[in-house]
Amino acid sequence: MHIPRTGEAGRYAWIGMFISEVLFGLYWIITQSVRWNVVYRYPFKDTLSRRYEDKLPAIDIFVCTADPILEPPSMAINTVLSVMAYNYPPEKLSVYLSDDGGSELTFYALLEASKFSKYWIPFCKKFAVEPRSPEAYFALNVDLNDSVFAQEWSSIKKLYEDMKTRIVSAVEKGCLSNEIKGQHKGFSEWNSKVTKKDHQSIVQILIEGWNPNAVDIDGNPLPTLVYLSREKKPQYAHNFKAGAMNVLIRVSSEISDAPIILNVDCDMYSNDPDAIRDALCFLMDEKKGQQISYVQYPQSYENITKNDIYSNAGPAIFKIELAGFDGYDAMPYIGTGCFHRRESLCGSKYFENRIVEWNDAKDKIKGRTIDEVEEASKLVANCSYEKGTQWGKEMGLVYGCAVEDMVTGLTILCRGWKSIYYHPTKKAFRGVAPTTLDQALVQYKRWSEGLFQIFLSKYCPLIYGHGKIKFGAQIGYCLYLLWAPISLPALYYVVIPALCLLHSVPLFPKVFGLWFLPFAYVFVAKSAYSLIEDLSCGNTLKGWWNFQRMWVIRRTTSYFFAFVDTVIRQLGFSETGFVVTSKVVNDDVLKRYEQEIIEFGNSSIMFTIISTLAMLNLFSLSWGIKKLVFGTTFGASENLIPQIIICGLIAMVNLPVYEALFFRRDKGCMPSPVLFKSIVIASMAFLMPIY
Ligand SMILES: O=c1ccn([C@@H]2O[C@H](COP(=O)(O)OP(=O)(O)O[C@H]3O[C@H](CO)[C@@H](O)[C@H](O)[C@H]3O)[C@@H](O)[C@H]2O)c(=O)[nH]1
Ligand SMILES: [Mn+2]
Repeated sequence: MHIPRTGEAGRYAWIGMFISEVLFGLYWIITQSVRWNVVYRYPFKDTLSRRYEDKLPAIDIFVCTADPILEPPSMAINTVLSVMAYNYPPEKLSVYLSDDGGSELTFYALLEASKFSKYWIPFCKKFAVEPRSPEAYFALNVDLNDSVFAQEWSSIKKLYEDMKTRIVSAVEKGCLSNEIKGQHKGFSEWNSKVTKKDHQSIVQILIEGWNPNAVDIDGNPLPTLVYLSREKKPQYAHNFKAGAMNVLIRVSSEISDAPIILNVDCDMYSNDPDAIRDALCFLMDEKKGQQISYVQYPQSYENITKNDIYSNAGPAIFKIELAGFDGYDAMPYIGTGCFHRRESLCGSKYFENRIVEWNDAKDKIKGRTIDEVEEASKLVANCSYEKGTQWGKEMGLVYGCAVEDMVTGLTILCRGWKSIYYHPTKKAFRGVAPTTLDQALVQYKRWSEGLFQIFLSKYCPLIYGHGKIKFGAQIGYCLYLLWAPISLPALYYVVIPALCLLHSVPLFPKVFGLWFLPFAYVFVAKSAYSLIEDLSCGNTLKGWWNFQRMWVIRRTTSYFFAFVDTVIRQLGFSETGFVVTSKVVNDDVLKRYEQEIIEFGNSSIMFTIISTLAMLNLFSLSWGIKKLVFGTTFGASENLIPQIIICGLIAMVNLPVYEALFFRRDKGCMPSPVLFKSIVIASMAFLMPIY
């Protein structure tokens, strides 16, 4: 009713606001779908042991790593050691480390870990040590009153620290001494021609769990341990993590071929030694287990600060939204901490009255020498193996998308399987969250880009999932798949009200009028709801406030760039990439992270956008207040008040940005070129005409 007529200032700005409001409204409906039927589960491990202790299935555990610099081998082996030490019959466990970095340093670290595991596993089991990542465990304060324990503790700690020193110094040097290379035949694979992007398949079985001689210091069997680096050739696309996982599936089927697969990222150590048993409670349930394809645990991070400055933890996502997917039997696969049924991961459809066989791991190995097994494994790890097969399409993880996990989970569900989300109070896995703003934004860009790509592809849940998964789940998926496009109304809301304020063009009804009520109601109710939800999920008030900031920043940078890049890719101009998130930081940066000071520090274009938007809103706010205070008649500027409030809120949320621009002098502050650019661009707003 109030849209300015043709020719009047602000007509198009007003129409744009209206469209943004409608889009936000529709998106809000989507957010409700995953709050409709939230489900929490509770397994009974004792029943599992009572019924199945001697029939427990074999488990293959896949750990992925991609780069010895961004993902230090010392971290990867901590994950490996933690999963080797599960409270589970070791002869039924096989651990595979996939190294997409093709690095002898990683191989060396794993070799060291294989030796250390002979001490570590018995120590963990004897004293029920937790967590079972040595690094995490030795960082704890433990009670050393018991002298037997204290003695073992300090000798193991020394073993661990010596090993770590050897690995870290090898990585620092970047190469290995001849003495080290003499320790294992496997090193001969790394000749001068091997590079990260071009090398043959490397498969080395470091512990043959089926060999009676493979025992720990107490004489108990050890889990099988395999190093794998699939073949890389420049002319073959390697499909990032999805490619690595598919090779892992095939190689493991040559060796242990366990019916259940656990997949973790190299930074996600196991924090609960009973997690396998919990997951099996769901998969082996007599009534409902048959149809369950995978059991997904939440992602938790160990390096989250109190108020979670970059909002990495996402308490509402993990506590509520994903549990809402479980309510539709359609929990997405989120890449790590997930127990899969090999059968469903490999592409088979669910049908009723299937006969589930938990085949025995050792059958496969019988009668073959270790060399034969390694050679057979190398063949299935070659680039050319997948040519003309269904791998990456109907079989294994789906290719061509940076969020291979989401799209793969969806295809599994659409083949008739169900999935489970299990969110225990004791965290089952703990990983590393990005510690700089740049890293955090790059990660969200990869995610939102991949997710939007799914929406535009043939896998769009609204079409592909039709009749195969529940309607609520179809809608629920869109909550994430539409991250990228929802950036547009958000960007609009951050820019246009400020611009119009500068030019005294009102966009909202008068504050004291009736029409203002719905706006005020939505704003207050929405904020209060999200605050209460966040607090009830364990976030702090400041953590929620930080989330509001990240909400604005993500949408105006990561999601927006993801949107632009996806459109460009759809037009065929570029290809999917996967930027690995760094898991290392220098001490200076780490210190600021721990003090919850936002890390800028470089001149990335994302930072220019963040600062420009912050400046623009600051300009508009000051101008608006001036007009309100010194304006001739109060009535004329009264209808600008809502815009002043919006600019005020955006400015408040951006306080740390102003601080980084004007006051900070540390290395993480906003570089002066960014300050300069943002002031210039924001000033141009004064000159922009409003239509
Ligand atoms: O070419 C590659 C690239 C990555 N990875 C591995 O993939 C994992 C995830 O990579 P990371 O850089 O840590 O990305 P995140 O954003 O932290 O990962 C989340 O998002 C990804 C999808 O974007 C999922 O695959 C992950 O499981 C999920 O934890 C790591 O173990 C990497 O080693 C590979 O094995 N090969
Ligand atoms: Mn990660």
